[in-house]
Amino acid sequence: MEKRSSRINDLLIHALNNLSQEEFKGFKDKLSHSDSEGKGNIARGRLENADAIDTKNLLMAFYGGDAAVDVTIDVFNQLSLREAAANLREERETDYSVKYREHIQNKYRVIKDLNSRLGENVTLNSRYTKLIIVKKQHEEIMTKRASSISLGNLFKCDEDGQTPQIVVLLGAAGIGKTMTARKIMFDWAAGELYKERFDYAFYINCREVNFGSEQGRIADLILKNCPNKNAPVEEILINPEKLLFIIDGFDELRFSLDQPEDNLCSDPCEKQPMEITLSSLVRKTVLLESYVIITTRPTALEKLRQCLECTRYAEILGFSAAEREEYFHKFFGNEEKARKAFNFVKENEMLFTMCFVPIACWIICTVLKQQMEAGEDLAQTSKTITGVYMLYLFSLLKGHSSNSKKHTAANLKGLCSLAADGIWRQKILFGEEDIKKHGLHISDSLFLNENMFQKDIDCECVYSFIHLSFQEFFAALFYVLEKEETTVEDSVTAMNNVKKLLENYGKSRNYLMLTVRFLFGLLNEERMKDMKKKLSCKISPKIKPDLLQWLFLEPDEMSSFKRNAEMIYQLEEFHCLYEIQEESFVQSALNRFTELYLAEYNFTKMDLVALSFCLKNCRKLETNLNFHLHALHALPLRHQRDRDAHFPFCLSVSCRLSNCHLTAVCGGDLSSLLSTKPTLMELDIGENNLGDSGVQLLCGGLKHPHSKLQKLR
Ligand SMILES: Nc1ncnc2c1ncn2[C@@H]1O[C@H](COP(=O)(O)OP(=O)(O)OP(=O)(O)O)[C@@H](O)[C@H]1O
Repeated sequence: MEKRSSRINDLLIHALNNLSQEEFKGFKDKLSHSDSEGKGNIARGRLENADAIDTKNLLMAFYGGDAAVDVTIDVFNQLSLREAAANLREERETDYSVKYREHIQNKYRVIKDLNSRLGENVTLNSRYTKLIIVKKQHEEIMTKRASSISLGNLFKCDEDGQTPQIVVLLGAAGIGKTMTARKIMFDWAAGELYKERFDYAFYINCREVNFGSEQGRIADLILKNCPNKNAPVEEILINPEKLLFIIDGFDELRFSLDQPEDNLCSDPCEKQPMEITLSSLVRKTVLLESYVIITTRPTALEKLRQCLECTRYAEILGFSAAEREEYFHKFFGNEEKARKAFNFVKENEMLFTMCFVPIACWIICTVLKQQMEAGEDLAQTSKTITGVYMLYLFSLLKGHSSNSKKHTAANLKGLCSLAADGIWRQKILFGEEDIKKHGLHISDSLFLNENMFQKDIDCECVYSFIHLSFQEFFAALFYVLEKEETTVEDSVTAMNNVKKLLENYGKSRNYLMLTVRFLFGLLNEERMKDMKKKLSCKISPKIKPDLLQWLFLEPDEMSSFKRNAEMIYQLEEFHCLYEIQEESFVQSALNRFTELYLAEYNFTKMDLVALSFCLKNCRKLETNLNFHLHALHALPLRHQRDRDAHFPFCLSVSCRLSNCHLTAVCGGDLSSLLSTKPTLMELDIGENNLGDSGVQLLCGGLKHPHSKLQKLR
């Protein structure tokens, strides 16, 4: 504040000193007569002998900071001192951007840990860890091998000199899209990112848009970011090419941006239904020269692509191994504890892999920290994402042991029914009414965050799950928890049917993805036992046949998605099967596969782990001739860990590994593959750089008595 008031002092002095003697005299005279702010005027006698400094002091004392500048501009205009008025306005405007930056820095400086209590905050920079982000060309989003890109280069022009105006930032659930959006806001405000490029950056949260007023202007979206409603919006809008809008969580939007062309608006100050306002911004009928970043989960990408033109896509892939370690150090803030936790996780391949997703990393660190504090053994681990969420659930509930198991179970059921109700209706924010309807008490719901929203002039208190993925977890739990005769959820029967849930997932493949994945995970025998033992909640496996039946539906029967989308879908199915970790179930589900086409695609490590697990259980593939895997193209086969994950694919008779970046060290792996996979008849390793030593190693395998290879290319 002090900084600001001293800045205003300087501005006024500068403006008054620039007047000629005559002009200054006229200014004081006019000032003593004008009633600019409806506050009356400064007494003539006080102004008569005042010099520039005295006059400035009188202005500041009488009108106060910002208003003093307004009055001065007004008086300049009345005296036709247009240049002086324009200069002062311009200087003040620059000043506003300074004020705005300060405000944004304060707003984004701290983050709340998902389970933090009141006042427990960490600073963004002390926790933020670099994420791997890769650039993708518009037409080949899923197919081309991508190169990494920094946040600073998101708008850098491409090889043919084109600068993208819209950048879509894709990423799976919990991979760090919101965190990245906040980091961009903070770094921009701190002058460390896009300093010359953007004068203003605005953050638009789709979750809040869903909840907010139904009608609004672009100007309102801007004002929502500003410290108060007096922001000079018109001036801000003068240079649209200097504006950046970050639209966070497109996948959460309840409406479509695919509005008819004719309905779109061109005036940022025109009030329209929110879907029109946002569509107009994204489709560039308004503020044509402005820049936009849109974050979304990949599941909503098709929907987004339908309404975007000429855009750059970048995907957040999570933490590299080194960054995972860095995260642990940042999280624990204690060298020894961080090292202990990290070493433990590194020993467990699955946990370590899972930590590439920041939210999983956060959950694992949180659970380990609690275990360490309680002096417990760190051996309690899990290798599926559902398992990790359950660990977190248990660890949070353990801290609340004062509540009886019965109370906890009842609370959990309420939470699950609230979550499912929300998922069903694509609702993320809940009012107190909703909470009560599901038999919950706000005071003892550990998994809900309280959000304050300004709705018109009233403040409204609403609740959301600590992260969307937790809502998805609890929604899945809703479908598998054994129900008693008279529980609250019986009143919300419309959503009770798991077949309907799966049917809807088939249709949209969108917002239900993680819920369905958790559904499979919860049906794992171990998980069911844990739920019973730790929370006295019984999970019923009776929906298993429904899940199996659903898996047998071909994607084509469900909707007409393009090839890439089909593959994502199939991959998703493998993730579901990985979660359940039950061999007999997985084998029955995969019985239908005799051939698998996995086009060039950037698989994540988790994709590979899931694929590998499923292919091991794919009986028919082993005896059939048609398995060609084109997918390894995109995989860097550089680390032992990666190679272990890849080679179980080669169960089939024919395996194609051409152009897979295989190097000399891979020769050894290929050799052991040949000696351990007697089914392998054909191997294509063309367009790789195995070198002499790699080929020598390979020859060792070819000579092995178990090798039945007949064709090598
Ligand atoms: N770069 C990062 N550094 C440190 N922690 C991170 C980072 N990114 C994400 N996290 C952690 O992971 C959590 C989830 O991240 P975030 O909310 O950004 O995910 P998201 O991609 O927006 O997920 P969703 O699609 O489900 O909304 C954060 O609350 C934070 O704890």
